[in-house]
Amino acid sequence: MSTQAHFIAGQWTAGLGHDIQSIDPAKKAVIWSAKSASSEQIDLAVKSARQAFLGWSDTTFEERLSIAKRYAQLLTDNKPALALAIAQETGKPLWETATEVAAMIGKIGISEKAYQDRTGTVENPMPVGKAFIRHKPHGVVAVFGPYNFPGHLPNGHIVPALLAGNTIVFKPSDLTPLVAEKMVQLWEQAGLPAGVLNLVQGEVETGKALAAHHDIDGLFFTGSSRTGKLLHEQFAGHPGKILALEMGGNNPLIVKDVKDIDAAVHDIVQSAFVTSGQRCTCARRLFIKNDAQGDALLNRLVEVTKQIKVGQYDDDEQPFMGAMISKQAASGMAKAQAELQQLGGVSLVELQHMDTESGFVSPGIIDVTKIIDSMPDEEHFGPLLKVCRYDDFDAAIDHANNTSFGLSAGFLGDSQEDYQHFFKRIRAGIVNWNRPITGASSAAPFGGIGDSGNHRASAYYAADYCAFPVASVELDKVTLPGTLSPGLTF
Ligand SMILES: NC(=O)C1=CN([C@@H]2O[C@H](COP(=O)(O)OP(=O)(O)OC[C@H]3O[C@@H](n4cnc5c(N)ncnc54)[C@H](O)[C@@H]3O)[C@@H](O)[C@H]2O)C=CC1
Ligand SMILES: O=C(O)CCC(=O)N[C@@H](CCC(=O)O)C(=O)O
Repeated sequence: MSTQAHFIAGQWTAGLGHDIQSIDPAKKAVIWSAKSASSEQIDLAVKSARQAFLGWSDTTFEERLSIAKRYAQLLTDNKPALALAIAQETGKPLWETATEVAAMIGKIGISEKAYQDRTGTVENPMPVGKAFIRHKPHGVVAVFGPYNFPGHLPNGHIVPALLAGNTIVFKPSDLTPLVAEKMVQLWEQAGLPAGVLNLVQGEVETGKALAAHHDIDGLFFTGSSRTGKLLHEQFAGHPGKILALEMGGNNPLIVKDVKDIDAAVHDIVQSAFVTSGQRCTCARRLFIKNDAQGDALLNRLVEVTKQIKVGQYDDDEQPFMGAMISKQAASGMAKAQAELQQLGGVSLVELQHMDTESGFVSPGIIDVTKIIDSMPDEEHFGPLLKVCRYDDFDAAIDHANNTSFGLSAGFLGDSQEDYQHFFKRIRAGIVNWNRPITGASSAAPFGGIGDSGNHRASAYYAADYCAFPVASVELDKVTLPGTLSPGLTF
């Protein structure tokens, strides 16, 4: 249990807002409770970040990096405890939360390289003097995190933002305050100066108050398109503030002419059901050719899906899927399935809310071929895969593109020509061939088009939105030019 839930100006402090708590969706137990930050505390957090900014941005990159490296070492030392906290708060199995912590550790080295590569200093000789390209931090930035990767995804904004010299006010998802608290404790132990990273906990109103604060220079957001769009509207008229939006998707996967059906089914399952379907990159719509091979593939997919093990995060024999984030999220998926059935979708494997007081759901597959033109273009953030049978490859690609989102997309098929055609036509920020569409690398840019993002890709390209470029022409003493402009006499 936590009462000192907020970290402001280097001090852990109790909230002055209302009661908030975090519930383990698998064991149905309250694992964290506190009071949210009041608007005065949010203001104090921004002020403390502002006060710390000059000192922090004056440090050298190497000084900032050495703190980040100590943090990476502390993540390594605390890996089992942090992996357990993520599992308790999200329901994700321990095998998966261990990979989340590993991704957090890997982020430091990758962000170091990305900082140098994308925002380092470039020096060019000129006939007189030298030209430089350098980068400066924005100032005070707010970081908003989602619940599905409560460590890795906010970490993916925080690490590059700190390395670039920004100071931060971090507002995690209200569903995962415990993980946020543990992360910030590790930064504190790593020796981050007071005020450089502040933590304010709370629900939507905390987010709204922080986003609306006049003295933030930017906001780095990972979460739903609905919230991202609200933030985008809120930032309208503030061209000077940097807004990076990493949002959801309605991601398509097309299968055509594969020899190894099991391998294709594996990539589909990994794309649709990992993390109980709670990844922004998860496949939501699967297009399968309307032929005998397509029938065989779909039958096998149904068979394998029915055998997917769903279970407790700490089961000795680890499940593939744990609980969803909350019982509300789980019942929301059952409701989404019922709505699709109502529209004419036919369940091939029915998603079940296994215990209505918990977040446990089994994976579902629904045939939406008959309603493909009329079903809503929505991200159903859970393990429900919509299948559409197609006769014509180009028509399948058109359907795949028929979404306002554009995050990830994949093609499973043995023909390189087909893949090249797919690649040319498909509109998404992540396009894979014969690989799952989840599990994107931190060493590549990560972002989407349309309602999936605002062209400020994260991961390797996060360095770009953490600093602004400064172009300089420099000469070490004032010198009269050799050739004067016409009409000037000296
Ligand atoms: N593109 C990407 O990199 C990723 C996107 N996501 C997306 O995130 C979503 C799931 O995460 P959630 O936590 O449900 O997202 P969410 O949008 O509900 O919440 C994200 C953050 O915004 C805050 N927030 C919510 N409403 C707000 C408002 N009106 N004003 C200010 N702040 C507000 C929340 O408290 C939280 O900290 C999915 O849509 C998923 O696709 C998740 C992971 C990666
Ligand atoms: O942000 C990074 O470092 C790389 C992107 C990443 O880790 N993507 C993961 C999780 C994204 C999500 O929450 O849905 C993935 O593609 O599986």
